[in-house]
Amino acid sequence: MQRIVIKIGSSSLTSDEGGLNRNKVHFFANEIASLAATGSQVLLVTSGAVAAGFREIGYTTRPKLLHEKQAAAAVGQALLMRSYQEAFGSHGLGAAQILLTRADFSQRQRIQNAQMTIEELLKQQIIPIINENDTVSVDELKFGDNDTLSALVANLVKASGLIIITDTDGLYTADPRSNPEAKRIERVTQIDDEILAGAGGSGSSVGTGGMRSKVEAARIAMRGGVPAFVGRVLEPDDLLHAAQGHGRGTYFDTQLHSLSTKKQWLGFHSTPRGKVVVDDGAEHALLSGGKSLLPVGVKDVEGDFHAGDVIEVHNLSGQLVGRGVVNYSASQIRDVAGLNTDEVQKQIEVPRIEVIHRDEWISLK
Ligand SMILES: Nc1ncnc2c1ncn2[C@@H]1O[C@H](COP(=O)(O)OP(=O)(O)O)[C@@H](O)[C@H]1O
Ligand SMILES: N[C@@H](CCC(=O)OP(=O)(O)O)C(=O)O
Repeated sequence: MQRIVIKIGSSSLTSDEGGLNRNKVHFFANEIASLAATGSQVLLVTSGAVAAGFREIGYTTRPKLLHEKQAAAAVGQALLMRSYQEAFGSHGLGAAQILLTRADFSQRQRIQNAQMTIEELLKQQIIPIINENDTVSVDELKFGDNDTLSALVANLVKASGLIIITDTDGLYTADPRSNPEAKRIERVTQIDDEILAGAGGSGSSVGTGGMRSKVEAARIAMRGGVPAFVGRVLEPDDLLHAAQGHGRGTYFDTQLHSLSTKKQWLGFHSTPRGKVVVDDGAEHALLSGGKSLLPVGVKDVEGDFHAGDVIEVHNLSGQLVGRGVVNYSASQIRDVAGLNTDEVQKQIEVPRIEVIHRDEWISLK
């Protein structure tokens, strides 16, 4: 059975002047009901609370200050849910509200509870409708846009696909609103610097992340073994077509398998306490050889971390290679960086010779 996470952005549900477009909510509910009727389990990540609520409060444009956005979201989230429940109800489908924060993902018990709730809702054929819990999110820790949230949810529930619905028919080589020469990209197998450089900010005054955050989200999903689609759902059956592989947008393929909860935590929710820089050989061993990181490949150490902390690994060009749980303190690595295993063992005593063991490692390049 397919399990699909669908993300709908503010610009698809509301207008620049704010307020929820109920016709659009009904349209998406129809599309999702058709997809559910094919036997797919569907989870919905929806934005639109701030955009739906700000006019009700009396703000003339989308607020910029955090507490104003939070107030607008508190009003708008209720309107959003009422509209979805009514729309899904007309298809005989239940809908449930789940509000999450970034901090929830980093605490194992909280996210396990969310996961169990979602599983039970799906078992009962109720559509989980997920948004960021804007009331309690602090600025530095906000997902901000829901693209990232949708990718993290897709990884969490080990979805078979992530569909990010937006107001353009996919990723272009540059922002199509400002660059008429921009070409649409049908399929992406690897997100490189060129693709990221062309993906710009939001084109509307209600959307937040723009194409850049969608590409970043696709990267998180791909890393978690979930293929993604970014594109338009405007006409009836567009969503079905997107799920079937011939939608109006860009597909992001992945060959990777789904990630264990431990590796998801390590890669996307842990807080790195420092970093080491490694040479080309060590980078290759970590990325392609499925090997552990040994002291001999370490060129530099930054920060003051302890054994058991999570650290980042960078290459000689300064790019992030991945993250892992370190078996040495920062000062121990400084003492043995560049030494081979025999020399290390003569110099210090550590329970494990690997700086980072492959079981405690995730590649992020
Ligand atoms: N390379 C690109 N390809 C396509 N769209 C792009 C690109 N760069 C920037 N954009 C802009 O990103 C917008 C979609 O993001 P956003 O406004 O945040 O929508 P949403 O509310 O659906 O999240 C598009 O309307 C487009 O103007
Ligand atoms: N949690 C916020 C999401 C913010 C937002 O606008 O996101 P998006 O439209 O996905 O770029 C809301 O519901 O308004």
